[in-house]
Amino acid sequence: MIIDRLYEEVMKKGPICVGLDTRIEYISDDILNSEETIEEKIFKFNKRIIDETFDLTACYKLQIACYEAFGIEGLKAYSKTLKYIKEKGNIVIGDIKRGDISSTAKMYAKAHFEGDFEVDFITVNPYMGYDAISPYFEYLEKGNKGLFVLAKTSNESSKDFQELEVDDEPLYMKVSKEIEKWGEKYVGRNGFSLIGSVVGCTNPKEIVDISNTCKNTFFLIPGYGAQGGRGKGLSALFKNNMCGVVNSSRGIITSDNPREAVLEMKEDILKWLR
Ligand SMILES: O=c1ccn([C@@H]2O[C@H](COP(=O)(O)O)[C@@H](O)[C@H]2O)c(=O)[nH]1
Repeated sequence: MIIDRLYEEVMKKGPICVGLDTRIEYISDDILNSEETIEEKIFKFNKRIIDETFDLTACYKLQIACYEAFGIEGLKAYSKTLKYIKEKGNIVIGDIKRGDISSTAKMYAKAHFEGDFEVDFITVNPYMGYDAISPYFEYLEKGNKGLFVLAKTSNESSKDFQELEVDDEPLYMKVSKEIEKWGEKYVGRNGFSLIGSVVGCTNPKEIVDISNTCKNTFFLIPGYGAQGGRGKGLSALFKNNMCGVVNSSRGIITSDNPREAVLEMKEDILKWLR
């Protein structure tokens, strides 16, 4: 199952996900001032980062908004980058955060689990409930696709709704338990399900609470670096099992030396576990 591959990549290389949230202002002058198309410029920027980091990272995550912002050319660069990551043998997450009625969800599933934008995992938003998430499940049956469902996000305002008490527990815990239940059918050989959850690195206490309750859930953990999350906050989570992968986008791709930035991030996370 793809979740086993992801877990095994984490065990082998460390729990690092490089976020390719490419923006025009990050692209160096030598690429930017060339005669090439925007598609080529974005792709070249991404390729440089992938070439420098593919042996150190468990997976890549592409934030689709960064590519949609460039229109058709941006989406071509998105597609080309996905293919290149696959050629290098790495796992890729499409951070698309979709959530809509079932007939539309079926189309989102087709768009991102097949064809030009095919990825290994996508992120989805559970706000519309079970029938907005279940259309993705047919793609999980073969074991080679997975979902990360938003549970407790990294942003400051995540408390506005996600921390509301519902039936004597915070909403994020209720949602996390549902995610665990949805995933029961899809647990792989390492004990983790193809349906994981997104919990921000900026919520170190909450992520431990969720993980203590949801033993089969694997976590996508954004919020490291630019948003203030650090390795120390993850020590309690990772001390028993490497049950997640930590994303940093700006912290790595805006660095003069992305490879060094990945190595520093890995050291900052792993040093608390020794
Ligand atoms: O709770 C969430 C869910 C998703 N994200 C996404 O992760 C990256 C973070 O980028 P940084 O530059 O490392 O801050 C970005 O794509 C977000 O859309 C998140 O930050 N928090």
